[in-house]
Formats: sequence, structure tokens, C-alpha cells
Amino acid sequence: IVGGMNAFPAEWPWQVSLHVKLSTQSHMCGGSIIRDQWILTAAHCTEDLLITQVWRIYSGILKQSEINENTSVFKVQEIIVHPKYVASEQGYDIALMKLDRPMNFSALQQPLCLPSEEINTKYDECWVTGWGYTKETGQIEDTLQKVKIPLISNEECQNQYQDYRITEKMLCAGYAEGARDACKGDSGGPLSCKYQNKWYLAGITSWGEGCARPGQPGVYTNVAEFVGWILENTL
Ligand SMILES: Cc1c(O)cccc1C(=O)Nc1cccc2ccc(C(=N)N)cc12
Repeated sequence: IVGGMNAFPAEWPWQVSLHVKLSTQSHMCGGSIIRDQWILTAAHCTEDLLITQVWRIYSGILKQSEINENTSVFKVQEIIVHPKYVASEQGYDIALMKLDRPMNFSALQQPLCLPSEEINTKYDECWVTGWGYTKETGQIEDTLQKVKIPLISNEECQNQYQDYRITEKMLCAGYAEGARDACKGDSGGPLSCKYQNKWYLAGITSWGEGCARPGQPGVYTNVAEFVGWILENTL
């Protein structure tokens, strides 16, 4: 997250950290709790890592340094990547991970709501969160970061990304002057938007040209367009 600030404990209890354990273990991507045994993340996070055994999922943490051998960790039983996913910039950047066991919800770890079809236009405020880079040549942060970002219309977003096709299955958010945005390592994490005092998973952090550049907003998977797919695949 570029231009953000430290989150508070239990402020974003649906945010999880997805680690990959090969010779070493490290944070790869964010994810969101949507059911007691299901995490939603970005398909590009699972590229070349479709073997379930390498994944470790940490919930209920604020700092990466909280993770130790006593921290509760979930393993992955199943990974479901959207069948139309090819690359982030082409959309369908969405994947489900089924946990090895159901999670006990608490103040520290609990799901957020999936959006309904036409809610995107009514949100009061949206925030993007993650342990990703705080600048383009950055590193994974210890404390979860948060930044408030306004949604922008797909028409305006398309004007800013002339070399790409911004589809209705994408959502854009950013400031004209840049300076605040998601970045590498935040991928798969939530764009959480508030409506009538409830939080909804409006977007999944997907891509952007660089990070926080003027006129180059963040592009997110438009979750409202995939609620049917999510429900069909989490039965
Ligand atoms: C290619 C690259 C890096 O190597 C390091 C940092 C950023 C980038 C990059 O161009 N964009 C990105 C690469 C991977 C995930 C990203 C997620 C969000 C955004 C965003 N701006 N909302 C940009 C990303």
C-alpha cells in the first residue's frame, strides 16, 4: 500500500496473509475471508503455485512478525481458479481457496459481505489494505497498511489505460494525482467498501501500471460480477 497508514488490530478482520513455503516461507498475497472455510484471492497469486501443499494462510494478525510456530495457521485443501483467467490485465483475476478446516470466527477473524449486483454505485467509502510494497521498489511491510481510495468510472479508467481493455468485470480506484494506491504484495487482498454501515468486498487487488502513479489508477476484480461464480463454487 502506497501512501497509507498502519491499520489497527481487528480493523480489517477479513484480511488474511497468504504465505508460500518452499525452501523458505514468505508472504505472497492478501486474501479475504468470505465463509468459514473459504478465502477469496487473485488468480495471479496462484500462478505456478497450484500445489495446495505449499500454501499457509494466516488470519487474525496485524503484523507479519506475529507469525511464529504458535500462530494459528490454515492449510489449503483446494484451489479453484476462474476458468477464464489468463492474465491480470485480461480480467477474471479471481480464485477461491478452501481451508483444510473451518475457521472459528472472532473479533479478529470474520467474513465480510459479498456485494449484490448493482451496489457499486452506492458505496460511501472504500479502503484497500495489505502488507504489500509502499513504493514500486519496495518490500513486504510488517504492519498491515490501509488507505482510503475513491472508485472511478470504468469510462475514466479506460481513458487512463488506452493500451488495455477495461471491462465491466473490472473496477478502478485511485486519485488523479496518484500518491495513494495498492501495490505488489497487496494482490488478492480486499477493496473493502462501506454501505449503510456494513462492509462489502467490492474488489480484489489485481493490477496497475506501477503503483500510485498519477493517472494510473489501481485495477480490481469487480466482485459483484462474480458472486454467482463464487456461490456455485463454494457449495
Ligand atoms: C511490475 C511491478 C513491480 O515489479 C513492482 C511493483 C509494481 C509493479 C507493477 O507495475 N504493478 C503491480 C504488480 C503486481 C501487483 C500489483 C497490484 C496492484 C497494483 C496497483 N498499482 N494498484 C500494481 C501491481
